[in-house]
Amino acid sequence: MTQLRIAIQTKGRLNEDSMQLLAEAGISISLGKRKLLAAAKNFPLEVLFLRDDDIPQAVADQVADIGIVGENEMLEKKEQVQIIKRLGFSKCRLSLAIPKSEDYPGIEWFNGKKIATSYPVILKDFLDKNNVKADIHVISGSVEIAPGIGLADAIFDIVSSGSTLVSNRLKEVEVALYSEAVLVAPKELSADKRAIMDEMIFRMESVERAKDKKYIVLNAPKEKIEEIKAILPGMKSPTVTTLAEEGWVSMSSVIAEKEFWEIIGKLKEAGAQGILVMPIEKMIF
Ligand SMILES: Nc1ncnc2c1ncn2[C@@H]1O[C@H](COP(=O)(O)OP(=O)(O)OP(=O)(O)O)[C@@H](O)[C@H]1O
Ligand SMILES: O=P(O)(O)OC[C@H]1O[C@H](OP(=O)(O)OP(=O)(O)O)[C@H](O)[C@@H]1O
Ligand SMILES: [Mg+2]
Repeated sequence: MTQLRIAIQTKGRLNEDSMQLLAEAGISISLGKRKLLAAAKNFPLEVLFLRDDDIPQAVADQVADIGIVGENEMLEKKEQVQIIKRLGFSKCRLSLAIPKSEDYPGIEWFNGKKIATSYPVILKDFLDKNNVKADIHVISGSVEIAPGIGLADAIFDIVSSGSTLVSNRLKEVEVALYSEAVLVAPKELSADKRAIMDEMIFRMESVERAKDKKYIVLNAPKEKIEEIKAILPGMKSPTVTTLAEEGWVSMSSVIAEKEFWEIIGKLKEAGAQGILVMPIEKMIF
């Protein structure tokens, strides 16, 4: 039987969220110690654990069929892979930063400067686009200390909260890229493997859709049905059932988390009582 092989980061920032995504899709993987390849028990999927830097090439070379990787790493490697789905975690940006004490007139500041980075390809594209000629110095880690030890004038690296920059007395002056974890696949994937991937994505999206939604149940006087219906947007229209108590109904619907407090206020005003709000695990249309 056909199996789909997905490449996931062995350890690091992407690993936990990637594994959680599979778990939420009901795919359980038995993890042996130092196992580099693990099969799912209840889904035609194999997980290949790799360093994030190696994932774009593994997918392009069909060592893995699909992969989960930071968009920044995907763009840096310039491999023949495409984004199938943006995953919404490991959000960060790739930015240029300079010593805090420097005045910054604009991007021309970087002309003739030495910039330390682990992302030379993305940096070169960005500098070319902005007509800046600088010296790119590639280092594989601890990029932020480069200016402090006299290795470079500036850096180009991942920024999230900005605290690493602050503790190295640097300031962010240009953002070249906003990145997040992405699901990647080669341009061509066989029909049976694509079907497995689509089923996995369908499950992930059912969970994702439910995340910012709540299920709401309430009691209301019969004559208020229309008024309350107008407040509850629902998936299609709210469900209305008759209660044993004469003149009362129970209504249920789905609401967005962000509209929650506003809606609750309006429902109370309209005469709703016994309001229950519950989390939703999955939503399938
Ligand atoms: N501080 C951060 N906040 C959010 N996302 C981040 C942050 N740092 C890195 N990322 C994202 O997570 C990805 C993996 O980061 P991580 O630090 O685990 O990589 P790594 O050290 O290169 O790991 P590996 O050993 O697999 O090569 C990055 O490519 C980036 O997309
Ligand atoms: O803006 P911040 O929230 O400080 O995050 C940015 C830092 O996070 C990453 O490093 P990480 O912490 O993963 O350590 P690493 O150098 O071992 O990858 C990245 O390389 C930056 O140094
Ligand atoms: Mg890496």
